[in-house]
Amino acid sequence: MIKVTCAIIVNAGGLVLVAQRSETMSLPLKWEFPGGKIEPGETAEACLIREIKEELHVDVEIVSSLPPNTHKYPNVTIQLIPFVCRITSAQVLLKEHRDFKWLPKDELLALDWAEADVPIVKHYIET
Ligand SMILES: Nc1nc2c([nH]c(=O)n2[C@H]2C[C@H](O)[C@@H](COP(=O)(O)OP(=O)(O)OP(=O)(O)O)O2)c(=O)[nH]1
Repeated sequence: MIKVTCAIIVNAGGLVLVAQRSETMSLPLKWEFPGGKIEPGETAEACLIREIKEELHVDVEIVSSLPPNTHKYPNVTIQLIPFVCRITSAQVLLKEHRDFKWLPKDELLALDWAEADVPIVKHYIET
């Protein structure tokens, strides 16, 4: 099983950053919370900070964690570990993703999510 962290980044206005995977990534064009695979010897928190810097060129501060979701894709099983974060630098610069949006909570579920994210989105909306 592959452990993957992801960030539910919330701005000062309460909007949530969502990112669309590119055509060349696995799960092409699906929406997700940015993040990535935990490297050997790395904590989930350190992985998250590193991945967000690599993918979006921004710094985040972890606010809280949500329950992980384990999901079986046909070729791989992942454990997706979500953290709610605050953004501490201004400008998002996409390094890997095709697109991103800041959305209010009540518009999140309408996106075409990576399957592993759906329970996490639902849980976040309820909190
Ligand atoms: N970062 C991230 N990955 C997710 C989410 N939901 C979800 O199913 N995934 C999957 C996609 C990938 O299989 C894996 C994360 O790997 P990654 O973000 O490092 O992506 P990657 O392009 O390196 O993955 P891969 O093509 O090498 O399989 O978890 C999510 O919300 N955020």
